[in-house]
Amino acid sequence: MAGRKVLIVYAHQEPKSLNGSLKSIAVEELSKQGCSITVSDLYAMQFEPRATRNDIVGCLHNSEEFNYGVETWEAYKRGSLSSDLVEEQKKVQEADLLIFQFPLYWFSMPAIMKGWMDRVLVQGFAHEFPNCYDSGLLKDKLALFSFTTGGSKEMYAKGGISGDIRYLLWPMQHGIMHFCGVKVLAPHICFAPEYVSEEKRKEMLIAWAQRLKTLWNEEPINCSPEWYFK
Ligand SMILES: Cc1cc2nc3c(=O)[nH]c(=O)nc-3n(C[C@H](O)[C@H](O)[C@H](O)COP(=O)(O)OP(=O)(O)OC[C@H]3O[C@@H](n4cnc5c(N)ncnc54)[C@H](O)[C@@H]3O)c2cc1C
Ligand SMILES: [Zn+2]
Repeated sequence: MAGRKVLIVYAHQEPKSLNGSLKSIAVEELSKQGCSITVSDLYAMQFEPRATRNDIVGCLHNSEEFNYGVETWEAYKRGSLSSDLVEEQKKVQEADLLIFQFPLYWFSMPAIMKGWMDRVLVQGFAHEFPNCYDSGLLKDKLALFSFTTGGSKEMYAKGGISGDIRYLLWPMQHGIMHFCGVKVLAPHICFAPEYVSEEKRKEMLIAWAQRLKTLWNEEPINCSPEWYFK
């Protein structure tokens, strides 16, 4: 929808990958709609995934015993988080929709993207007890997990060897996004792009472009245990 702001957090090393193509399609399609798009290309940015003392500029709140959660919370309040974090938080703050684009790594997101979650979604900025889940601090935003797999759709079916793909989404969609108050749109999953024909891959890309055309009409999922485990 024209005027909406979208942040794409993208984790793939290779622009020619299917993830690269999916990211480009999102940029193209959403731009056509008049949205403004920002891409955080994590590998290209050499995004630091480690949660360390370097994330706090200057003095620590307690220099006797380091506590990352407390120190980043305090640093957020006094405006002394490191500049790369402040930059990402600004992008999140401005966005109406966050799209996470990545290949599935060990039933989860690649470490560089997990590091983005660990470092950017600081207490005080994204959540602050009791402001979590439906009252999380990012509650006016939407998120969409768009990812590719090595395993096939059959493997990720409920009775399949890998189990229902929704089980893997519980930590990412519920544990991270919902915790921060973000409403979650249905995930977009391209199964096993390496093992299907060129034609099938083209179809996957067309399906993504098609979905994006009516994305703003979509209702968020009911992000509760039933959606994942029933
Ligand atoms: C450390 C690690 C852990 C992993 N863990 C898991 C796991 O737990 N579960 C699991 O299921 N998988 C796992 N995988 C596999 C991984 O998820 C897949 O390899 C990945 O999702 C494939 O996506 P890609 O974008 O890298 O594919 P690519 O190999 O980049 O893309 C597939 C093909 O699409 C082609 N392509 C790109 N753009 C287009 C286009 N526009 N039109 C047509 N074709 C195009 C590419 O050229 C390529 O030939 C893991 C992989 C690694 C490295
Ligand atoms: Zn939830």
